[in-house]
Amino acid sequence: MNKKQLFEQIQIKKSFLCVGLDPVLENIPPHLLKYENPVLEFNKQIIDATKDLCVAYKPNTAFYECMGLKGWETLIKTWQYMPEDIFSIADAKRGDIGNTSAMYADAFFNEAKSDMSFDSVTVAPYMGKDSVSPFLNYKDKWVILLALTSNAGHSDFQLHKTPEGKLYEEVIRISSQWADSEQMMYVVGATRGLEFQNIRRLAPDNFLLVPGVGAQGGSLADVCEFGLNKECGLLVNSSRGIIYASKGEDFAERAREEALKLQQEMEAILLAAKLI
Ligand SMILES: O=C(O)c1cc(=O)[nH]c(=O)n1[C@@H]1O[C@H](COP(=O)(O)O)[C@@H](O)[C@H]1O
Repeated sequence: MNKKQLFEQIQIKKSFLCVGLDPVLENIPPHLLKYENPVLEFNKQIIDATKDLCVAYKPNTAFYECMGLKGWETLIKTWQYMPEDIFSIADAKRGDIGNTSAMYADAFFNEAKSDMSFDSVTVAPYMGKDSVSPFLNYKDKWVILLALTSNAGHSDFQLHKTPEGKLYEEVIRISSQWADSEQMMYVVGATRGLEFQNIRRLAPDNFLLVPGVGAQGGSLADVCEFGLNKECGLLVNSSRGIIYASKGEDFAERAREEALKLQQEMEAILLAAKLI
């Protein structure tokens, strides 16, 4: 999916919500345990309940990799179940020397080899341009580069002062020479509200993937105050806040209710900004 199509979906659905599919077997409602693959059934019911309210799904691959062979199969089948008009994010946080990154890119983008073709993959910038470039060789596929993360440890490196500014600012400045806003997004945590003004100065046109609302306590209003741009420019993710709204038989309905609350807030924000 390209940038124009992504913005069109945002306008059609009046939403820039990304639902995070981070299932943990211990948290799956007990009534699903009778299925051959309870995690896949859980994901399918969450997708069915939320697909008209969100524009993206983001499975974090850790939640699948930890289940071995079965987990990888579940990830593939979850990707296959996602509607075509929804932006898919493999949250894998990859990046390595060039020839290895090329294999990672195949793993998430090359359906002929790996049975998956996500729209995008999250990538760590630490190893530099040749570790990121292999992901950019695929047309209409996106790199979502870690810039300013939502966790407490973000300050260990990302805020370090360099002669040119903070390290995360350098990440954005330098990497924006590797690809334009048609292929490069940045991860910025919802818990970093005050920094959004600064980030928009460095990356006015890029979409930002913003995790951290819901369970991590980030505020949608704070993110949007400076984060919105003329094509919305935001994909705001919530995982646990939606998928674990209930652990009972009503989990899908309750997930829908939580997604709807965020969608309605987003609709009001898009209207106020005259983007719909
Ligand atoms: O890249 C990410 O998605 C990510 C970056 C970041 O800075 N913070 C962050 O929470 N995430 C991911 O976003 C999701 C957040 O999940 P919840 O806190 O349950 O909504 C998890 O899959 C995290 O791994």
